[in-house]
Amino acid sequence: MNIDIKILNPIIKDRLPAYATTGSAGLDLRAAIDAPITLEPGQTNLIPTGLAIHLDDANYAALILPRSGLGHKHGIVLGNLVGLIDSDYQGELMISTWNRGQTTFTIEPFERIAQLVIVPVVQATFNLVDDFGQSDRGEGGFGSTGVK
Ligand SMILES: O=c1ccn([C@H]2C[C@H](O)[C@@H](COP(=O)(O)OP(=O)(O)OP(=O)(O)O)O2)c(=O)[nH]1
Ligand SMILES: [Mg+2]
Repeated sequence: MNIDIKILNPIIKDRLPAYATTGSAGLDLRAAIDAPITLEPGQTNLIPTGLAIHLDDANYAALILPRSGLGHKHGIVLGNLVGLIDSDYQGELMISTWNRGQTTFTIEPFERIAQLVIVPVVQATFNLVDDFGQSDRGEGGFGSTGVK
């Protein structure tokens, strides 16, 4: 899939998102900042990527996800847990960076702080009914099938 991308901040022009390996699902997103940003424990900061994409097809979306190394080792995850990029969004890709850990973390300029995954989307319509056809599960949920 070929996606239109715009460079909004020239400092990022030589570091466009790229797949780290041939099998990667995520494109690493870098912090388009010109000085380090310190995140105290519990603090959230909206970090710009300097980039905009236009998916331009309602059958696709992009998800911003944490990087496992940063999230697991340093507690650096996303303030919105997952970022959803609509196919008609043309603004800057922003990363809500949350230090959920116990120690101060410094984001360096151009650091890869999150990853972007392009996913297929189904836009649903609704068929209003009074009753559903019976299913195996019915209304059971939230542990109804047990743990063992
Ligand atoms: O981590 C994120 C999440 C969202 N967005 C952008 C792209 C997305 O298409 C737009 C709106 O996001 P969302 O629909 O999740 O936010 P909202 O709070 O519902 O805002 P809106 O009323 O603009 O839809 O913001 C980002 O840049 N980064
Ligand atoms: Mg929305």
